[in-house]
Amino acid sequence: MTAAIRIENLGKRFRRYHADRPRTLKETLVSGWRPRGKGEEFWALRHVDLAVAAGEMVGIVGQNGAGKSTLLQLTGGVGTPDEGAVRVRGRIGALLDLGAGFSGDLTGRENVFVTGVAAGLTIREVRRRFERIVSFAELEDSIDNPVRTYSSGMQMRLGFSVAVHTDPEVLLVDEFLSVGDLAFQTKCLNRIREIKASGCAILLISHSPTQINELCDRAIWLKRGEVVVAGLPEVVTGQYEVEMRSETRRRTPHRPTTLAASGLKLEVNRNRFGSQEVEIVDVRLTPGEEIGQGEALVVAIEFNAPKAVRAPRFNVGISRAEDGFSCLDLNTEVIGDRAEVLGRGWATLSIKRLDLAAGRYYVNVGVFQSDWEYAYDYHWEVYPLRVEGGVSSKGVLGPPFRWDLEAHRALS
Ligand SMILES: Nc1ncnc2c1ncn2[C@@H]1O[C@H](COP(=O)(O)OP(=O)(O)OP(=O)(O)O)[C@@H](O)[C@H]1O
Repeated sequence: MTAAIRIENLGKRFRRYHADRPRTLKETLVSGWRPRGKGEEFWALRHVDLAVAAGEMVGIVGQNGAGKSTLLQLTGGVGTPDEGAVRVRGRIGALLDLGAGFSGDLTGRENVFVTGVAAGLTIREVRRRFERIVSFAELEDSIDNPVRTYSSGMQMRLGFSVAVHTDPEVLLVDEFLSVGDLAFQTKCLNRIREIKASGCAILLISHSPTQINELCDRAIWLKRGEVVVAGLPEVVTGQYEVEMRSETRRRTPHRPTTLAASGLKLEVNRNRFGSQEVEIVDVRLTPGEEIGQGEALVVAIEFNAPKAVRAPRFNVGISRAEDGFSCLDLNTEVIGDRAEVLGRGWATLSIKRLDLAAGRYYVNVGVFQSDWEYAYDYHWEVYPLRVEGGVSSKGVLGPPFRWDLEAHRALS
């Protein structure tokens, strides 16, 4: 295999500073205030080996601080390794800090030229692609305004568009799903697929296992700077999720069994998991626990956050009661949920029509830290749902349907 990216025994060290502050009055009297020391060195990345071929996409998962961005930066030539080496063949497109390189006083048009040329295109090449770049970013109306008048979303869209129109042979992508709304994200996804199909080698950091499984050929899991699992995306993300669940379990405070407002029993570490920094206090299904096939369903989650929590992510899943099969999985990531919550509130999911096969299900609800690292509160198989009507089916779906049968000769 001729690798477009070859990473060998890569290591990067940083210095970590501690707040050397005594915690108690006694400690203060005994030790006095110590000055901030030189800090201790640690390996943010170590012993990383990875080769990515042209046309291949490799996903990177790992908790905050695991070294994912450091790996992408070193691959993009930002910073120097303390151990090992990175070799990259071809032009690099980086979707790291989108829009960060723009100059606020220049117009969008001027910035497109500056960043296009910086990415290795000639002026003529930028000119030829200009229309495509602007229309992809959906900024036709504001391209001649100074970039400082753009919202951060507009800057990110322009940054993404320039990067994906420079014919990169190697693309480094950090959590691009924070760009724009759902329609724009779908467009980004499709563009990334096209670039891959044209032979570009891609490294993708994502907190979404689904995205990694759908897009990538392989994945690696970074933990404290080292690769702990590498292989098929489903295997890597599966193991990562198991660990995330056990992290949630570890953080779940011991509490006596409580009753949800609807009267259902909630037992910690059996059907309820999470740190409870945001607590789900009630879940209401409308029209109710029983609905007809193809009817609308509204899931209203009442929550309480005693202290302010930034950008929690709400999730609603529907699983089949007999085998736990996941039939639906939706979360607020798609609405760019960046708000802070404090006190009581509601998160409401309205499903226009639920075309599930008739049968018994559970509605599973959760609220998670914004990077999915652990649950604040997750209620699993607590809220039953029965879908009535329709013909019985072994499948999951129960859409409206009609059969037409044509034959030359009907059986008599
Ligand atoms: N310039 C720096 N100086 C000191 N420490 C750093 C520097 N850059 C990163 N680190 C530290 O290196 C470790 C790895 O950071 P990195 O940003 O690569 O992690 P990450 O997996 O991308 O995390 P996240 O998901 O939060 O972006 C962290 O402990 C981080 O604090």
